[in-house]
Amino acid sequence: ALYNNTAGLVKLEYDFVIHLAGTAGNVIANRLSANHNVSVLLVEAGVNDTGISELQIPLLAARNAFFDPSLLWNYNTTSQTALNGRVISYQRGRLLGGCSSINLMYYTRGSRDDFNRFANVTGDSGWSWSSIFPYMLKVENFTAPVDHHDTSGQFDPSLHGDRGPLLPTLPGFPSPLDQRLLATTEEDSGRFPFNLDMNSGDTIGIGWVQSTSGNGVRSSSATAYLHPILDRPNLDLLVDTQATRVLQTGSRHGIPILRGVELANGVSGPRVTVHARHEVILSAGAVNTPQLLLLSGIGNRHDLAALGIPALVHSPGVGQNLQDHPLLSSSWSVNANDTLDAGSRNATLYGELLEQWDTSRTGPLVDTGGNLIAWLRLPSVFSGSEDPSAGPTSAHVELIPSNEWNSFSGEPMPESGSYVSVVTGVISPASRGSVTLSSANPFDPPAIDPGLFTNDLDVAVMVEAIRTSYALLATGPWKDLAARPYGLLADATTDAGLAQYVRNSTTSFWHPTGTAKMGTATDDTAVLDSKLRVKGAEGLRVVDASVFPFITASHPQAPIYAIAERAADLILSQLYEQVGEH
Ligand SMILES: Cc1cc2nc3c(=O)[nH]c(=O)nc-3n(C[C@H](O)[C@H](O)[C@H](O)COP(=O)(O)OP(=O)(O)OC[C@H]3O[C@@H](n4cnc5c(N)ncnc54)[C@H](O)[C@@H]3O)c2cc1C
Repeated sequence: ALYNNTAGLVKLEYDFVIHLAGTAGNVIANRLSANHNVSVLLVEAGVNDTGISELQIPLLAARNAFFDPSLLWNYNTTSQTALNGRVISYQRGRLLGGCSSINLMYYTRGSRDDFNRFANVTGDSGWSWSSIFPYMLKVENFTAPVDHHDTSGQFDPSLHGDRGPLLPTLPGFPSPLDQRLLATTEEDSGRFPFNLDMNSGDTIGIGWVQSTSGNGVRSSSATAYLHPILDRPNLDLLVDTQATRVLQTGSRHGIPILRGVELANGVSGPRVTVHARHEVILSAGAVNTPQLLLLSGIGNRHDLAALGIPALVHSPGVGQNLQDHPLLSSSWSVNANDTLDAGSRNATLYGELLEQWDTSRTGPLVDTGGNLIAWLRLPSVFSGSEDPSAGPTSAHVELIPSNEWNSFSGEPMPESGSYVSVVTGVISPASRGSVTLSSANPFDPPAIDPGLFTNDLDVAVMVEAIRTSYALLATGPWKDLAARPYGLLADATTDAGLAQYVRNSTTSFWHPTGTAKMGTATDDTAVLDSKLRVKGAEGLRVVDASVFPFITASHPQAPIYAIAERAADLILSQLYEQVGEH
């Protein structure tokens, strides 16, 4: 049943209480409630995502990621010293599906080395690439692109699932940049090799983008995992309701049992407590999960004491180890008349594209922008320093070329001209940040410090990524465009100038991870054990982007889906063990 107020809840005890209904939470809710003997309550602070058409149109999402504050947490960072003191927007989805309902839909699993490093640092081979791969298949029903073009040579079908809920696909509308990028892989295969499938475990090279936009429409964890099962009688969903704390419900051998959750509809609304007979599963994402843990008294006891929060579990790693990918979009003015800029400036043309999407789910709006992308290693940057990447199958940088002017740092769109842009991302960052409480009030935003560029190595990598973009645009297949740097990039003509440009214009890729990391029993900085249970407590597990010990060299949603699928198996096998014992 669906409720939008705690007052509507008929019962206050379930087998599992999952907060919250974001990317990972919906996977867990789906897999647990598939057993009709298991009752599940799913709680979400935000609204129902159904009927919001702007969210469903892939290219529109890419352009208007922040179009509606009522669907977002509207967070900002603390002042970022290494970004010359700038405060940057740090958006998170506040609706069913969480960030998977507002993200840009790139679907990249990360590398073999990323997951093997997970296995190494947790001592749990269940996180290795070969162990997690079956879960990657379980997530997917790989879908033909909407234009039904011949996809041979664009991906490796043997690496993809065909029975899962999520609908990844290949680009469904050609871009003039496609042939240029493919020709570059032939002309300079040493620097820009072709990669048939960047989701094979070896990410390096230029290859076709896979995105969660099957049939021309966003496929999110809400559309794929939640809406199809909302009629299950053993699943209740409570929207518009914020979890404010996890509560202690008992103790065993001095270890707190945490099977209560306090909920509220608004700051002054009454607090209602729900109980889980087996477990509470926290899936609030890498910003809100550490906030909730800290509000519940799980964190560094000294910091908690300063805010008057009694410590239940001393866990100094909560909120630490925040890792994110810095993102920068640079544009070049080009001699071309087939870029998307004309469509963006011309309301009539844009209206026609919308109508095409509306009637047939075809046309340029079915893709997220950038049909082929590059994942590259830049080993020269690390001579003499430790390489932060997981290994040779993990990239240092990502390049997303797109056929239009593009900015994520608030620059206004130029009134005329045609442009090509390249988004560059530092994909194996060395910098670390944190999420801490700004107050003990659950309705106050946490203090988010992603620490972007606090390690100078990341600046050097971003500068090298821009040089690589220049090099790409200078290869033979791009020569006729005569690309000229535009805007602030044009003024950055020296090494120092490029470093300043990078610090002045970089923002976040919206990929926070690692703030409640899993690890070994002896690692005091690990908040969770390798089965994702909160160390030092009973009855509480975390399943979302916070659990990553290291950020993957990828966009994070695909790894999160796979991690959540494995977590569901871990939860169920523990449940069956317990039930068997009784
Ligand atoms: C603009 C943007 C673009 C992105 N683009 C991509 C991309 O192209 N590809 C990619 O792979 N990744 C992308 N990402 C990142 C990716 O979407 C996220 O990393 C991922 O979805 C996070 O999943 P999660 O389960 O950890 O958290 P979320 O999906 O954020 O889920 C957390 C849920 O918990 C809810 N919640 C939080 N606190 C509370 C509370 N106290 N009470 C009740 N509910 C609460 C939230 O409202 C949310 O629904 C993007 C993210 C953003 C914001």
